[in-house]
Amino acid sequence: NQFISVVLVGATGDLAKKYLWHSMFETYKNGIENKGPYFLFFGGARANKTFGEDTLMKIIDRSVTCYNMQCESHKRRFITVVRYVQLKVEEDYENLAHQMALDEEGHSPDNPIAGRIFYLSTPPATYVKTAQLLHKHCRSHVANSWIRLVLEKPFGNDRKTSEALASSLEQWYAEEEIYRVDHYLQKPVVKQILPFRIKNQNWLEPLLNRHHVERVEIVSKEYVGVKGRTKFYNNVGVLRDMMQNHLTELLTLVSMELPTDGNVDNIDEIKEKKIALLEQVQPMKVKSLLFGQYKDYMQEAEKEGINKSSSVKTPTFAAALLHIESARWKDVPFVLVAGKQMDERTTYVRIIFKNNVFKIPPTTDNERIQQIVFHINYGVMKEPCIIVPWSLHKALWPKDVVPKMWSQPPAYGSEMSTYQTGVPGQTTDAYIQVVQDIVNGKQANFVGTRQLMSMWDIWQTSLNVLAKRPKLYTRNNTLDFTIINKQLAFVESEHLQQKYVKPTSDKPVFAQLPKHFLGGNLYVNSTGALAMQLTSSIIEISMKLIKEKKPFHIGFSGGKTPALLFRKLREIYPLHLWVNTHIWLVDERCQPLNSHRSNFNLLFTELLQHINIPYVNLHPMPVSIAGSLCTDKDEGDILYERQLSNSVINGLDYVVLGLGKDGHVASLFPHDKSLTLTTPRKVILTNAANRGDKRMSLTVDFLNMSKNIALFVTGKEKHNILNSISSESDRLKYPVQNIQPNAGHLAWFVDSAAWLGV
Ligand SMILES: O=C1O[C@H](COP(=O)(O)O)[C@@H](O)[C@H](O)[C@H]1O
Repeated sequence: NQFISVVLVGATGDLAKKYLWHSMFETYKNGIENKGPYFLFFGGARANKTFGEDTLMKIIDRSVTCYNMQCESHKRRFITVVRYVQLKVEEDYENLAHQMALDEEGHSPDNPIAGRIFYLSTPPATYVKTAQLLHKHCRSHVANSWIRLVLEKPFGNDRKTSEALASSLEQWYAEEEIYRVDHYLQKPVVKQILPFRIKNQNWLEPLLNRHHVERVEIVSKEYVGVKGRTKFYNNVGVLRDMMQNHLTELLTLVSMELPTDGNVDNIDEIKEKKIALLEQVQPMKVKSLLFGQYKDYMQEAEKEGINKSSSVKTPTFAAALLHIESARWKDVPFVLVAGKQMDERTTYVRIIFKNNVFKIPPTTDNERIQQIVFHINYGVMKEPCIIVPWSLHKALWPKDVVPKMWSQPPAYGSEMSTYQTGVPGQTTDAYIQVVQDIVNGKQANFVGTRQLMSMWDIWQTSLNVLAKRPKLYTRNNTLDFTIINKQLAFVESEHLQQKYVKPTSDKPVFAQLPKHFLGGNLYVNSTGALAMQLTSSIIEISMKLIKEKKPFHIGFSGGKTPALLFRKLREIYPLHLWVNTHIWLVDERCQPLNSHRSNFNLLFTELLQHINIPYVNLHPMPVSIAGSLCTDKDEGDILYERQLSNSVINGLDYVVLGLGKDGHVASLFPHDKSLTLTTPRKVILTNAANRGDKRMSLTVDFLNMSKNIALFVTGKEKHNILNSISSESDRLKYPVQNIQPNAGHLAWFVDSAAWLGV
């Protein structure tokens, strides 16, 4: 039955509000539920007792959220073990010591205090003084009780100040008493990197080296900016905020040597091996770094009282290329990326293997990327997980990781069915884990002094050498970069045309694709993976509707592109869905339906004849009536319009469109009068310019009523038109630019050949 006192200095600050009180409560609750350890909490801040106490109680009330009665009752008890203490001058620390002794005695007379935790969540400039006063007055006099001094980063601003802070602390605290927090080390997937490597070492260790690894990507992109925190951020920038600590830790975990006995609890050896690895990382070269600043940063900083001259060079994005000078890793690029206000939120470590890594017998799918991904946060996966392609090797999961199957669109370049994935059992958030590890004395999950110094050694030279203004960026304008001669360079681009420079050597391009294109989401992938992605998207929407007992109405356009999609659909679309699916045509050639030029014919050959769909669910366009093809007197367009009006009141649920090389969409051609219709129509007859044939087509107005529109664009020959429509706006010249759903979703599915033009 251990009994512990926690002093939280900075108890009313941001971190305390956001994470610490909630984590303290969870730790307290754990203690109650497991019959120990028990806690007393002393929340310290500069305000006087009356004001401070009131503020603290309000903060705790807001930070600790409960969803059941039992938790509410724990919360009421928790408040009784929290005291507010003013901590402003030395005398306050003497009072604190006195109060702690009294309370500890009163709370647990038969059970002396096991230890005291001093958690500093204050501006780093106050660390030395606070640590000194806590040492001087607040160490417990109970025999064998311990002290843990907890610090939040930044631990200094560079090697020198960090060393100075460490030497000050050393005067009063032993190394094993200091807990420097890096909350990334407590993230569920991060905690499993070493256990995973150990568990799979027989097959994995022989692959983790320069002969087999093409590159390692360590990426943390955040959607948020730093508004409200620019004062802090302006001093640190992205290098100190993310790279020197979190991302360097991740690099260490994937590349260090394993403990010789394969024991993940062999803390001392792990510490030494981490330091040994860090000492082999080459100091950062300025030319191996790229910086960006999001466009509104300076304005935000100015509003928060920072003058322009000091914010002009603060990087909010950086990409860094690191090398490890060891026999194992020599010349393998480790690419680290971190940024604020990016196009998505995601954190991962991705080890990409060279083409020489195969399962035996080798896979026949040459598009498959051989990789291992430690997916840490958010992004393309719904949960943090470890990803290993089946084609690489069978993965063994450490004891706290469970295998999981996913039904979701492809991720990291492949369909989910090609991967094995393992999800960590730990679901507690990082800060709860931080507090629990402090309580349990798991110091290995914190940053030791020697390790810290080696981390500064890597970044030191690059910290203050921002000669140029960082490249300005917005969420939508990408920061693609490439490696040239062991250096990083932005791939400069104004338009799509220049966006992807084909690498001159075989060096990889690290492209951060834009997420949006012409008002819709953008997905770029290899043709096969893209068709799969589109199929998954169709299945998802149809399942949703069918679960709600509604029919699913989908429209397909013609041309050759959809054939691939039809094949995927017939292979993958679950049988039961077809019964409730209605298939419409977006456009049709005025040809007999059995002509090889008929869109319906292609649909029939590639899809309909292979599936079990009721005849009444098929809606070909009436282009051939009693042998005549789209004559005015046939009124086929009016007939189809009537059919649509009877069945599809608020627009189609899903429409798959193609893009013509001239910018046409459906059978709406450049400068066609149908683009400027004044009367509302759903279906019209058009002329295919320069082709001399007549068509029937849904109108822009009706297409835009659809709830989901996918533009499926494949092939190198579509590259130029993608360029043109992204750089010039002319709705008559480029009919596709009229496709902007009124209230639905638009998505562009573009294959790499069309996107890159190669
Ligand atoms: O330490 C920091 O990390 C967060 C990102 O952490 P995450 O757990 O949300 O990935 C970052 O926003 C912050 O600027 C930095 O100081």
